[in-house]
Amino acid sequence: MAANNNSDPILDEGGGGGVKHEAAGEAGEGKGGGGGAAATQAPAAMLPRSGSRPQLDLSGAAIHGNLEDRNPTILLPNQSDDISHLALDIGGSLIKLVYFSRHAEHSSEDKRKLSTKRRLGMLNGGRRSYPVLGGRLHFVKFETGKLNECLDFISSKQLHRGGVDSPSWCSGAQPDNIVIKATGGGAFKYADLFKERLGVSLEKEDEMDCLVAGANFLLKSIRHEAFTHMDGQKEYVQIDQNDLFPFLLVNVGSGVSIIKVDGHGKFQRVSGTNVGGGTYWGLGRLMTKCKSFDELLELSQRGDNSTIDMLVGDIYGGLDYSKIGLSASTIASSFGKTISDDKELSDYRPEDISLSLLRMISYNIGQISYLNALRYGLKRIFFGGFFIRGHAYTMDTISFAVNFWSKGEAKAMFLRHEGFLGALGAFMSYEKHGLDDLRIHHLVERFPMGAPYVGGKIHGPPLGDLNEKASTSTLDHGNLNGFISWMEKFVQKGTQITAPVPVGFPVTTGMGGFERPTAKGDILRSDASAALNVGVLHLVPTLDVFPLLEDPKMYEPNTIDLDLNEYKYWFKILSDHLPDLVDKAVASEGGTDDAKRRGDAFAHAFSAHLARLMEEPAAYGKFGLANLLELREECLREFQFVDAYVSIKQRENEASLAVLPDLLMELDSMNEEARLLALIEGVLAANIFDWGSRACIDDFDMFKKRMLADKKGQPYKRALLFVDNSGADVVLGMIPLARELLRNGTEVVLVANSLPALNDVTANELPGIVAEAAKHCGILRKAAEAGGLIFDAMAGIQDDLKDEPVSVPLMVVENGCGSPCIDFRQVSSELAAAAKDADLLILEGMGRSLHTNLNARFKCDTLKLAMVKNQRLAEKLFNGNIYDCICKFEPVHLT
Ligand SMILES: Nc1ncnc2c1ncn2[C@@H]1O[C@H](COP(=O)(O)OP(=O)(O)OP(=O)(O)O)[C@@H](O)[C@H]1O
Ligand SMILES: CC(C)(CO)[C@@H](O)C(=O)NCCC(=O)O
Ligand SMILES: [Mn+2]
Repeated sequence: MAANNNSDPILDEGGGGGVKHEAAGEAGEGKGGGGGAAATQAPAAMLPRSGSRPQLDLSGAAIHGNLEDRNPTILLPNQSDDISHLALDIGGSLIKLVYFSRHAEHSSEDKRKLSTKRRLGMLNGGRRSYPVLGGRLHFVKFETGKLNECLDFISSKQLHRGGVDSPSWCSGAQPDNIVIKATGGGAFKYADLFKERLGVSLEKEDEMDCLVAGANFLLKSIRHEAFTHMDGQKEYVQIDQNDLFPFLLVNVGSGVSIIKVDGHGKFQRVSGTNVGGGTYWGLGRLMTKCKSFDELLELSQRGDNSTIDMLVGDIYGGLDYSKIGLSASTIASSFGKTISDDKELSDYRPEDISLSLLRMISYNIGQISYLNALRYGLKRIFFGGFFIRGHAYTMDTISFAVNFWSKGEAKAMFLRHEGFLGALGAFMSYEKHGLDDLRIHHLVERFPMGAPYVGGKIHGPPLGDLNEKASTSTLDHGNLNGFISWMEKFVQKGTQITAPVPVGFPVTTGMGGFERPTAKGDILRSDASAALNVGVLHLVPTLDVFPLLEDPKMYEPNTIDLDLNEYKYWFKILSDHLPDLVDKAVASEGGTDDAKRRGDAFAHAFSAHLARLMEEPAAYGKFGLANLLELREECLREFQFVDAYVSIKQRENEASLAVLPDLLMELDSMNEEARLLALIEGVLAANIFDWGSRACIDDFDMFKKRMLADKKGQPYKRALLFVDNSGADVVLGMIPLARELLRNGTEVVLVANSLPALNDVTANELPGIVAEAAKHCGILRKAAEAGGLIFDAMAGIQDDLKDEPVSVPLMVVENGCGSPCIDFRQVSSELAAAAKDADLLILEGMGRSLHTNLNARFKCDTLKLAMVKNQRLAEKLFNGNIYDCICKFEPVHLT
């Protein structure tokens, strides 16, 4: 097939049609007929990641009316209406707000879905109930001193009434009856003000209860929440749920609370200290005239504390006091030097003052924490509270203190959602939504640029939440103006975000000594970009762990760890490809001015993400290539690009469908063995043996043996085929392979993306393509009818055949992803249900079988098919070459 310049260089599979299928390319130039259904299919509606579908309480759900109706009503008797959407932690310094947003209904349960679900036993008997509502959790903070900004924010988004987009069930609530959970001292102090300004009552939750509940939730449910920070190195720690308790929780807010946690709801506040974040910020402000906390922190990065602190060396004439283990550079007395001089405050550099203060307080907190850990024999200390502020030097200092005093016995750990423990805990105290029931696989964290930034500053009126707008499929012009002005702001912010940021790697000088941080720049990451550390948590109760994973605990989707070199490589590829992607995206939306502006904003946003990750690869938790590629897709969606490849996909489908009949005829003229080889080669989109390219993994013979054994009466019962690209890939590769399996009596489930990603075919598009293909093939037609994929064609079929499938079914299910890769820890419940009876998996394409899952092991026979379209990967994984192929068959029972 002619090389396809529309394909993506990252997972470039668009170019492959296979030598055998060369005609596809030619057909594409001229004919293009016959692809009707697929070609005219409307672009998939903005179908948010499966999880973003309306997340309702489905317990007791029942179809009301005729199942075969176009959109039968589904009754949800247990859907509760009084879902609260907001919880607050009003502290001495900052107000933390956690709020929940739901989505309007986008995807109706169409016939295909209903019939698939029925077939998979998901409607009758297999009924699932999701105690948790799906949606998104957002994290925002404000300065307590600017409470009005917080009230304005809540009011502008109508968060106290369930959000601006809330359906009628919410707006009907009488303001007088609205109750919001709140914790922290401000829940008491400002209760009247909330009543006055918003008409809501604050329901007070105990602060310590909330801190503990929040910490436990994060440690249980967020994959990369906790990390250590030593000598400038951040390392995520995977906490074993069975080995979490007891631990010490140290919340460094204005003041410091120290809590021994023994279990869920089991804890004791064992100590505290009044020397905390408020002390640093308060004293610092008085002494340096700084206008903001960040400014003060920034100053410290350029400070030299030896001008202020009295060091051991100052006392011992430059010598170490080695007998008791103190080096000359150890601080003997914080601020001790300022006593002997007759200097004024103004004679000291604000930078030095800030650093001395920061070290004094961080060491002190580290030391008191260690002493409490020692007192109760605890090995792990988690530090939270906004004093930490993700600041490398602060964390290093605390870690150093804990390590130093405990002689390496105890470990300081930090939490990504450091400041939101209390607010999260308050949110969880709402009884109805049962956040407790969420499992790690129900949560997907996203890092949208449009997330309300974490920070006290609101510039101008609060920005509408882009994410919520992005989920409306049609552009509403009322929203558009707001959207564009938001983008203008973004472009400005984006520039700040990409500005150089210091990475202060402190150098230790032996015992207890810390040299001053070697700041490489002088700007602390702005609050807006720091927001990128904490994404928006998507609650997706419909996600499941793929039941056929051999060992979900040990499963790691990414094949290669992204070290800094890998990052550099991928960043270059992604950046180089960006202009082309933007062109496609803009074209996909008609090339309008609006689309161009959004295209620019997308490019800016994605570049900012890349820059951020380049500078701190661990910024978003442990990030693999799969995450990086998904981030790009999410970023496109955030800027309302529903499907950048839509027309390219349609063109390629048409062209491929036009040559399908010839291909099927040719295949049918072959004997079984030859046909199987041709089919696999077709999928691999290259002739493994004639093309000069090797098969670096070639288990074809083993697969053939198993497949031909089918004839002896042991066909696979159900095969799940994970499809990849539109066009030749699916039409001339996977569909013919599916047909062969169907012919052997194997049920086939085509598993496709829930949301568009590159030129991947989606579960929405696939039935149209299959219907079109079925026009030329009886096997496909009968199977598609049996699988409920074709309805119209049924008209011509005799009534008595209607309920009695003459073929095993061909079905389509969505995988729950909107990425070129797949993480089997989080798939759609539909796919999980389909997997129950499957005994063969076929993973196709680089994204799903190479970049991810190459080493994944499953409980049933698995065939992984991919052509390696990346020289570097080929070398790294197989010592091979670009265009090598893998045909990796992993039977569960080796014969
Ligand atoms: N933008 C900011 N403005 C003010 N303080 C900040 C900011 N960012 C970080 N801080 C630090 O975080 C501290 C507040 O942390 P946090 O929000 O966890 O505590 P709090 O809940 O306000 O206080 P407490 O729990 O003692 O009532 C401040 O004292 C300051 O040291
Ligand atoms: C008073 C609280 C609990 C308010 O969050 C906090 O600021 C704190 O723990 N302060 C330290 C008080 C003490 O010395 O124990
Ligand atoms: Mn607090």
